[in-house]
Amino acid sequence: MRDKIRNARRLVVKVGSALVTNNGAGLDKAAMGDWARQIAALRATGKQVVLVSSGAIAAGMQRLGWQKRPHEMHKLQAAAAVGQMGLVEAYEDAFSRHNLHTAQILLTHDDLADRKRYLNARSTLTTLLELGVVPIINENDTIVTDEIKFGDNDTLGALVANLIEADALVILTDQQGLYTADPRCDPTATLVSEGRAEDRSYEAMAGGAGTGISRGGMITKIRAAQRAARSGAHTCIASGNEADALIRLTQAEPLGTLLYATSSPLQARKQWLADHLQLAGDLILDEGAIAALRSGRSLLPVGVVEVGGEFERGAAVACRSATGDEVARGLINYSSSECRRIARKSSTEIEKLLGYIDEPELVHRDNMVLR
Ligand SMILES: Nc1ncnc2c1ncn2[C@@H]1O[C@H](COP(=O)(O)OP(=O)(O)O)[C@@H](O)[C@H]1O
Ligand SMILES: N[C@@H](CCC(=O)OP(=O)(O)O)C(=O)O
Repeated sequence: MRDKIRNARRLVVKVGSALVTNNGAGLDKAAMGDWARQIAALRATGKQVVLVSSGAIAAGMQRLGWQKRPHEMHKLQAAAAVGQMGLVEAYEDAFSRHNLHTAQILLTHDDLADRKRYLNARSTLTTLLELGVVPIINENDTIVTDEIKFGDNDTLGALVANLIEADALVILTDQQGLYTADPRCDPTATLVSEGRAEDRSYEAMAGGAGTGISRGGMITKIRAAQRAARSGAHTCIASGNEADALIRLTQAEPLGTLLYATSSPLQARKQWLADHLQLAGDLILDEGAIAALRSGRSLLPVGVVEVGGEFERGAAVACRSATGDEVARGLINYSSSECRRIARKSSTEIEKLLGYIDEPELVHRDNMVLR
């Protein structure tokens, strides 16, 4: 089972507030430097890693000399703004020692709920990964309000795993993994080694946050594993204090708790596409394009003869034959007006016609299901 983590090519690593700030005592730069070293080692073996790091509010509180986490939203937001500076500065310094560039990405729930912004966030993140950069993500605490915030970074980590179709989500925390009960309250609790992410019985074992600094606790980690599994990502919950935890996990060592997904990322995605799409438009294809799709290729603009409906980038569209039969459906990379301008044209002309190019395909095969 642990091969699942060894074989993961793209990983999201989440580190929680308690770890990053040494239980609120200020940024633990030694620990941050150690994760950076391990992530650099992973990169050197060809793995792509996105880091989701908490700690802005805790670091800001420390910089401002506050002992207790305030309740007022504006104070929390102010602390996050102060602390995020220190957080990314420390990571930049740590990764630069391994000749790695970092990029700060602050996300809100809105960014991932809106299809267009979701796709844009996805292409930026995958571009950064291809450039060898380590993206460092946190919630945009400074601008979110109560109703729209993720609230804990476990959920954010899972959403990022869904967003970039990661193979694994590694949640580093201050416990060895999931125990049969909160080990702070029940000393007889034992570590769960592995199980199906979808197994609902784990929810009953998990309690709330361990410290005043953290938000989520174990329950948000279990729900994050369920959510990550929906896009086929396996989740590992392990201790960030364990020496070389990241390296050892990717060598298939049975550290912490593995909550594995039961379908592959592509199967999961295609299932979602098949079940959940509300079609926003139609593309009429020529015979050549229909044959290309049926042999498993992406749809290029050259094979589209007509565009029906009004839609935005990221919308779901049906690909049809001239007689109206649905051949496939998928998520489109250009809006309807852009599609009309590039239909029947070669992909090499997209940039000239639109003034920019997002992708050479209209619908990528990974975002398409045949009917
Ligand atoms: N069944 C459980 N197994 C392990 N830890 C649990 C469990 N239930 C609750 N917890 C608590 O969850 C805490 C980890 O979550 P949290 O405090 O939110 O940390 P983080 O900042 O890493 O997200 C642990 O310190 C522990 O007290
Ligand atoms: N975005 C917040 C993190 C929220 C939080 O505490 O999350 P977690 O450590 O996962 O319980 C921050 O940077 O302070």
